[in-house]
Amino acid sequence: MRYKKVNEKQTSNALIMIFGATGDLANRKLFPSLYRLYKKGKLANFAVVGVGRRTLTQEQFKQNVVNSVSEAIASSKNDDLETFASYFCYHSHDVTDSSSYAELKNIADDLDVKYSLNGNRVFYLAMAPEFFGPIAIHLNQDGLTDVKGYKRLIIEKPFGHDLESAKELNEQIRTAFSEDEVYRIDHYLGKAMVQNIETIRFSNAIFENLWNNRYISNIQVTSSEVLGVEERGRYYETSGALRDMVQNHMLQMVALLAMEPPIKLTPDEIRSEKVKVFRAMRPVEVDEVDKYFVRGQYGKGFVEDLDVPSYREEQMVNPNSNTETFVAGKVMIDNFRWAGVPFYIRTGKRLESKSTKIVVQFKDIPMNLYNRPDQEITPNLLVIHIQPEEGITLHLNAKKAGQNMEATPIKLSYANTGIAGINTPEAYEKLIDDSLHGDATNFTHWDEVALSWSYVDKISQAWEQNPATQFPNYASGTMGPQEADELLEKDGFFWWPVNQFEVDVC
Ligand SMILES: NC(=O)C1=CN([C@@H]2O[C@H](COP(=O)(O)OP(=O)(O)OC[C@H]3O[C@@H](n4cnc5c(N)ncnc54)[C@H](OP(=O)(O)O)[C@@H]3O)[C@@H](O)[C@H]2O)C=CC1
Ligand SMILES: O=C1O[C@H](COP(=O)(O)O)[C@@H](O)[C@H](O)[C@H]1O
Repeated sequence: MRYKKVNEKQTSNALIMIFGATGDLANRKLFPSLYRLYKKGKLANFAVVGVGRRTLTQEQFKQNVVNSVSEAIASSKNDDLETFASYFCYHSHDVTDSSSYAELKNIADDLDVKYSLNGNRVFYLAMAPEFFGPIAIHLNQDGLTDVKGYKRLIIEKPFGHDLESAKELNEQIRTAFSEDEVYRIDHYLGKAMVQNIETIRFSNAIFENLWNNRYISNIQVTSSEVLGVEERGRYYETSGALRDMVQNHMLQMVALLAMEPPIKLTPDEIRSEKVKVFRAMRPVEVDEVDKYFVRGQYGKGFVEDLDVPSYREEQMVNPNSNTETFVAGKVMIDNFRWAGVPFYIRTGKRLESKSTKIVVQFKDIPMNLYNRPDQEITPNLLVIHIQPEEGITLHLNAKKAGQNMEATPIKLSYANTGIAGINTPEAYEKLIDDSLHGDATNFTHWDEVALSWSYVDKISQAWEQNPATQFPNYASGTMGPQEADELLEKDGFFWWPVNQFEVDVC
């Protein structure tokens, strides 16, 4: 069997315990995603225990759930929201207080019986990362993981700050959960078009044959944001774009683009191919970081008709901060398929547009009969639109209409949302659903996390040793510093302008 097999039965019965249930992530993403699953009948028998520090009555908590879903999903068909919220209960609990886990266990055991949940438990850690290890240890020590059904841990990013801290965290969670019970969230892996990378590659003869260094000249992965750091200055100061976006989302997309076809579409086989890509990434040594990576920090500027302050003026940010809000890099994968093909990555805050796109640039054909002295033929491009629009565009050349022998660029477009007129599920909805099915394909395995940290650690070490002297070096509302363009110009390439690539919606 070449497709992945999921155990449908496991979806229906589970107690979901959310640590951080009064926080932003739970309210903006988790409750609405659970509601969508509930609406689709994917949560038959379930109960949710929300854990937070503040004191709330059961009614107040249920009302929070109702409010957060109503805010996220405006629909007149939400008349079952009160019933949905009745499956939720709240427990005020300081996770650093060892004595209160016993009470949490009693609540979980009672709900298990009340809703016939067969002892299946999913623990979702939607809290600051310093609590991840201690919570996992307590869940084990205080018997919450001592269940007759399955137990799973969903853990948010960041998974550590560097390789060493990630190892320490991993050891702590492994005291309570085995690797196959740990679901490390990378929400990009839940995005429909990120999941589509494998389908586009492995189900189309026209692409798979060309997917190598003989036909591809370079691949560009851009994830640009318009938003600044918002209220997350405290976290972001210790993270920066390298740890916040590159170590996880950007390198994961590179791994999916570069991996060999797995022998089956199972989590183990896919992961094993991704791991090989991470192992083949050419390490960037501390003294050569400038050759491969560029960092930037936004200054003030003009974004979407508004004047916005510089990063250094944001709340909870050091006025002399050396933290990067932009990274561009050239990732080389030293293996047979990719030798010599640069994978350029670029991500940043306060850029010109919100856009995540992958541009695969094919090599020019050896002698193009349609090249003219005044105009060269544009290369073939495959653009994968991840967000905000979802789709694929293939840029080709065809004969210009009329009496001539000239070629003109044309494009073939497919829009994911334009076809059925429906929006694809939000990433968190799909990932929660997968974790309830026991499908770890779109979660990151420890080996991938460890290898991506070791790749990124050298870059952050180099940047810590040599603070940036030119920060801020790009104005808000632009596409980052000039050096990011130079990184490609040195190789004879340029960034394809992602904000101009639109997918035509029919
Ligand atoms: N928000 C987002 O969009 C994203 C968040 N993440 C990650 O998700 C995690 C949560 O983020 P977010 O929701 O934004 O954080 P918030 O600061 O909004 O929420 C933190 C939550 O943790 C609870 N909490 C804090 N300390 C304790 C404690 N000692 N005992 C019990 N509960 C405690 C808070 O409860 P109370 O307020 O009642 O004290 C609150 O429910 C982080 O790891 C973050 O990196 C990842 C991607 C996106
Ligand atoms: O993980 C993160 O991702 C968001 C960007 O996610 P997207 O789905 O909106 O592209 C980023 O803003 C945030 O800083 C980071 O922690």
